[in-house]
Amino acid sequence: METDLQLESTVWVGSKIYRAVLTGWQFNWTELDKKNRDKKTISVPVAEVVGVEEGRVEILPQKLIDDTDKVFTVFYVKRSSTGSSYGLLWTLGRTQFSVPSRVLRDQWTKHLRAALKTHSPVRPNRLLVFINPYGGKKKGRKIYHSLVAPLFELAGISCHVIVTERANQARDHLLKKDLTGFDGVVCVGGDGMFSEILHGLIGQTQQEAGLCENDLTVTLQPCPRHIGIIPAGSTDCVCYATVGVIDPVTSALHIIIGDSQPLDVCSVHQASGLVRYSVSLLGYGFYGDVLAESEKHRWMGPLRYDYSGTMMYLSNRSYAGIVQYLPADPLLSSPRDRTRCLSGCSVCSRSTERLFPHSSDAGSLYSSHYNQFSSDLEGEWVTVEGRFRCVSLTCMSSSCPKSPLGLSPSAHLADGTGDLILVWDTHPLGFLKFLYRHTSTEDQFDLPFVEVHRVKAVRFSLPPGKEEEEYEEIGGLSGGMDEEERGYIETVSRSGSQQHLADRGPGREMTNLQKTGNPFLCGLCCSKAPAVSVWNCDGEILPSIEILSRVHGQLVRLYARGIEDGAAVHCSEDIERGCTLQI
Ligand SMILES: Nc1ncnc2c1ncn2[C@@H]1O[C@H](COP(=O)(O)OP(=O)(O)OP(=O)(O)O)[C@@H](O)[C@H]1O
Ligand SMILES: CCCCCCCCCCCCC/C=C/[C@@H](O)[C@H](CO)NC(C)=O
Ligand SMILES: [Ca+2]
Repeated sequence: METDLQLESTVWVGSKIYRAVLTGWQFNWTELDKKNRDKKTISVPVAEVVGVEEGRVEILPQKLIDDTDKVFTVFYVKRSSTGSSYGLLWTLGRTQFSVPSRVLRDQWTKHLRAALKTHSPVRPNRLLVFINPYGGKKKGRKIYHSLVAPLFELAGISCHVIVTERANQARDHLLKKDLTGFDGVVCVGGDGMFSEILHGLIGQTQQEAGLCENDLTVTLQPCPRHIGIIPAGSTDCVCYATVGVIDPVTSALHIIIGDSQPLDVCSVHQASGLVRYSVSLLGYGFYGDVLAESEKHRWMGPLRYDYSGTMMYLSNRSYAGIVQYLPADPLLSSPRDRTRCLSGCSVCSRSTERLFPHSSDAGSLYSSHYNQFSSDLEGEWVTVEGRFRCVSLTCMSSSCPKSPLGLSPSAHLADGTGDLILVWDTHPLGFLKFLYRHTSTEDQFDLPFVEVHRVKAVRFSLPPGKEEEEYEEIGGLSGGMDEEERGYIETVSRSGSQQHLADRGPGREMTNLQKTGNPFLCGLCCSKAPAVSVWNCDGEILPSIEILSRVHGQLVRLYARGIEDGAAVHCSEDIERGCTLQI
């Protein structure tokens, strides 16, 4: 039977007989018993078909084609559980169908390809790919060429690949080069590499729109190009929090089928203008100290965070500060409501309507949202002052393998708000309890010294008499910054300096860091704790301590769909149970 986008026929998979049906948006095949009765059905949404090829075709580990003229091969997304409660692994499913004639084979391939064009979301045709060869365990190139490139080729996506030779090359490329013709930008690397792409694309979009990123009050223009993340870094927090697993094949499949996940972004400003953007963690105190310490141990690879975390915990620091925040509407959601932002999240969908009221389709919102002065910074600011173990702001849950539910388990990816977590100074065991709860399902906010607030903006300043210029700047620590930026942020010390005695050996040249007398040189052996910490902004150290940050709702879009609820979606193991399945 054949209509425009519909087709039905008998097919064979191996020696078993099936009835295959294409109904436009769904492709399924049902095993038949000897009496032609239905046994079990396998069903694949057309939107999740990756490619259709004539003959018996294999893609991984390498492409093999046996052009049998009565066979066609369908590749599609297949899900399996990871064993953890959230996130599903996607693999490439492949089924070879035999039919009685070449004519029928050609009908199937033609109809499936036509259905793909009609019933699939917008898939990328051309991608710009940046590979950081030094990220994480330095496997970025291998991951891309062996696992990802064959899938892109199967899906007919053409790629321009750039293996970076220096930090910030990807960001600079995006800011300077014409991106016409590219549907999206893919980064193969970690959170630092993602951050480069984020800065490049946001900056490029504002340049084109004629908007000033330094102006805190401007409503920034959402980026029209999607970002794809192939995880190959140390933490891969953005990938984990938006896909639910760290797996290059899963991420490549989300890119291929053109999934779209909007993401909130915080802009961070100092008096003179924009400092950086953040999506996962803007953290002062413990997380700033851990990052600063870890930069000294880059040679340890991803383990440097564990080592530095232990060192900074043992050094038992707290910092004075004034935190001001602008609460988000408490009627919309709460960071303590024990919900999770999952794929198809209703809080985020309602936020799209609120954030872009003139657009029925978030994909075509770009012109309506242009160059408007924002009301986001209006409202009643709340002020708190005291000593904190850490002050953290995150636009999303920031879940990662170390903390599977994240810094703020009920935060939303795209609701236009961030969660501000204040951990007041407390005894070491209390703080350990707080940290430990990040690794379990116990509520880390249910502690007397912890507060969490859903916010639209946050300001941080030092108490009077401890103004920022009295303290050292941390220029030498900023791993990802180039010479120009370093020159900009290094300032001359006006206060007395503290130096790590052990690092002053004869014949050892003093580093930039040592010359500045940075307090982080002194981890444990010096008795006086530093008076100020630094800000960890998605893995980069900020040059300023006094900052103002605001959340820009849904400023970028990723090739992702949020975390799929493992309990709600059938996995491929269920096939054996003989029921109708969506794979
Ligand atoms: N070719 C290169 N040489 C040196 N640094 C690079 C290069 N390409 C990118 N970078 C920088 O490397 C930094 C870390 O990269 P990436 O995020 O991929 O790996 P990572 O191991 O997860 O690091 P981190 O955990 O610090 O983010 C990024 O900030 C990026 O700017
Ligand atoms: C006693 C056990 C202590 C375990 C403490 C676990 C706490 C883990 C919380 C991790 C949150 C990570 C948030 C993401 C930050 C990224 O932006 C950044 C860049 O990759 N990563 C880091 C480590 O700064
Ligand atoms: Ca958010």
